[in-house]
Amino acid sequence: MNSIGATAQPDASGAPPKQMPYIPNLKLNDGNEIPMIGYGLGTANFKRNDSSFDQAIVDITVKAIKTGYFHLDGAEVYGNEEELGAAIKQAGIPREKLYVVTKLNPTKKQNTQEAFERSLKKLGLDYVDLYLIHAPYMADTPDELQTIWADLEAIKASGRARSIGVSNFLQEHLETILKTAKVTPAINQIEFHPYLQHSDLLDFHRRHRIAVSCYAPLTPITRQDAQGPVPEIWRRLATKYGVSESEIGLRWCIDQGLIVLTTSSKEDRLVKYLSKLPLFKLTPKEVEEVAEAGKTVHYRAFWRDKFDADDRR
Ligand SMILES: NC(=O)C1=CN([C@@H]2O[C@H](COP(=O)(O)OP(=O)(O)OC[C@H]3O[C@@H](n4cnc5c(N)ncnc54)[C@H](OP(=O)(O)O)[C@@H]3O)[C@@H](O)[C@H]2O)C=CC1
Ligand SMILES: O=CCc1c[nH]c2ccccc12
Repeated sequence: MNSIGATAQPDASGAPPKQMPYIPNLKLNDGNEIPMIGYGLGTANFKRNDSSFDQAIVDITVKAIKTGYFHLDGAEVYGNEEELGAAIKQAGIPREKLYVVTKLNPTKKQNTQEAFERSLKKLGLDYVDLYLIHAPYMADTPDELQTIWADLEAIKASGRARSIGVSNFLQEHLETILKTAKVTPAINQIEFHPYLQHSDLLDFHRRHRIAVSCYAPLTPITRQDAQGPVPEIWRRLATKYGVSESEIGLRWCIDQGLIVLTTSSKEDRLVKYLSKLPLFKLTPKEVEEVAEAGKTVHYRAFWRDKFDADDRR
């Protein structure tokens, strides 16, 4: 698979123009590669209790793919796998150039193999690049979580998911599945931004060579109630590098070796991310400055009902 496209649209084969700068893919612990920036279908474009096909989701996703977002982050619970599948077909980029992610629905008990088959069918694909357990809370006991992980291992062994991983796992959940795992998760997809840095969890990931995919990376500027010192630093760095604050926020994840997921309703923003992000890099001192300032505030945007207000894990 090619690295993510940069300052121009990909050519007809889906390959980014060779002379353009790009963000290299990240190599996972199973040898597969993942584009370090992904386009999420879970926030702006998920469907609430509405089963009718939504062409608007297809249209914006086709635009994102044609802009060069080849890493597409979906999930069964977002209710838009059919739209994602239609967008993949319509965009006309060869399947092997894309990196398609979906996740096991955390809100209902179901047979994992059957749920996975349904996802593949809705997506119109014969394999996904990454299949995730959406959240550990779907299991009532450690045994149950280990069983679900074994189901994912069987799916990987069948070749229908090239990589398998988890999402929203804390260290205790990872330790639970690692006790019986034959395959270490390739990725843990977690909320990650300056106001939620998860104390020791990143170290644990490094020790086990589990890559981190960051969702809600722009929280300091997208959430009214996430007040703190970070936007001012992002603004200063944005001026220094001639980019937007959002681009500083995304780069802050990438410059720590982390994959980053974002979305936008604005085509212009999506285009700029791909053209600007490969052109600059934060210094280690700047990464540290944002991290230190971020640690003075604690804010969680998702899955709040699972945590006490001051729980920073
Ligand atoms: N595994 C899980 O449990 C979860 C996974 N995810 C995944 O991660 C993806 C990304 O998460 P998301 O929270 O959307 O990511 P971001 O933190 O990147 O937020 C994206 C939003 O930021 C807005 N934005 C960008 N720049 C600015 C700015 N300067 N000022 C104000 N708003 C701005 C965009 O709005 P605009 O449209 O105006 O550009 C867009 O709606 C999801 O789509 C989903 O796929 C998300 C949550 C949970
Ligand atoms: O994955 C993101 C958070 C989330 C959890 N459940 C739902 C349902 C619909 C959209 C997003 C989410």
